[in-house]
Amino acid sequence: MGRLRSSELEHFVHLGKRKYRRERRALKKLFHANEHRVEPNAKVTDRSIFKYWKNRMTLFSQMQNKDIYMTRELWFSVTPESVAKFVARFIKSCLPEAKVVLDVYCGGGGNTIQLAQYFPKVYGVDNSLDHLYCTYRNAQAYGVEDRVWLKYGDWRELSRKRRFEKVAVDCVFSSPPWGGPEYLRSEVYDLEAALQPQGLRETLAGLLRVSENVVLFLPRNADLSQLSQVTRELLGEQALCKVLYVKQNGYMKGILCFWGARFYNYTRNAAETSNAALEPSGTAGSCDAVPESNAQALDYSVDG
Ligand SMILES: C[S@@+](CC[C@H](N)C(=O)[O-])C[C@H]1O[C@@H](n2cnc3c(N)ncnc32)[C@H](O)[C@@H]1O
Repeated sequence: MGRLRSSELEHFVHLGKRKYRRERRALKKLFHANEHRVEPNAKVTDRSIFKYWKNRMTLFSQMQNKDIYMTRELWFSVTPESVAKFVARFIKSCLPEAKVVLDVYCGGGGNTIQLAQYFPKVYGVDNSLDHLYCTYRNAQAYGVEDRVWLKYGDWRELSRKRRFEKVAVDCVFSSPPWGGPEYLRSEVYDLEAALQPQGLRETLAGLLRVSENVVLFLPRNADLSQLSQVTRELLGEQALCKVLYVKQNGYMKGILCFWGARFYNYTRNAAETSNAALEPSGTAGSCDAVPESNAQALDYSVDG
């Protein structure tokens, strides 16, 4: 049980306003009932999430020591901590002076929390109040809640209304819904037809309006030719997209796609040096460049 304090409500951008009365009431209820708290040692009864629950420590390493909050959907969709840490550190290596990062579709805060370890201000956006609440609670577990600002709403609407375009965002990260565990059913993942809630072109165009530095976390079987084509269409014939294949314990978790000159100009040595400087027990692993037209692919392993 716990009350939503006004200092906490402040971190839910605009929810203090009159027009969000209903949402504020719902949020207060979630805090009061301590909703969605995971009992780490109580075995889950829902068989469909058992495989994710078994690996719960890879999602949030604080699962045993601190209160972590999850919805059923989040068990399938939270970015594993080592991958989230890797991407946050990679962005930090390439954009060391960045101050403000936006996490579109922030879910349960897997990425938001790791970004907040390296950047002073991280905005998270999600259209699920329950997920925003989980992000905030999980950020508290990691002691970074003061750096996290959460905006409730449908990203398509916020993007159409150009809500974040006046904020000086240095980098946008986004892990959009892949459409459930079925994403691996087809050999090649169609980034226009399957990506939710918008296809790649619309997603990328919207994110590029907020910042020239964009990072997308996409399925490992994503169609690279679509990435190449959309990159050219939106940024010109010579534009590049850097793609990192990210493995965790030998298992390919997905691809990280980067747009922005600072990301292309990254060199392995520079990143490893700055990563090492950031945190000695590194997650960075082997890296082999396989340049392709408009999509430069690199292979990365993360431990954990
Ligand atoms: C793959 S999860 C993100 C996981 C997150 N990176 C993490 O590590 O916890 C995708 C999220 O997108 C949110 N979402 C789906 N459609 C949305 C929309 N139209 N606008 C905003 N958020 C949306 C879902 O509620 C879900 O939390």
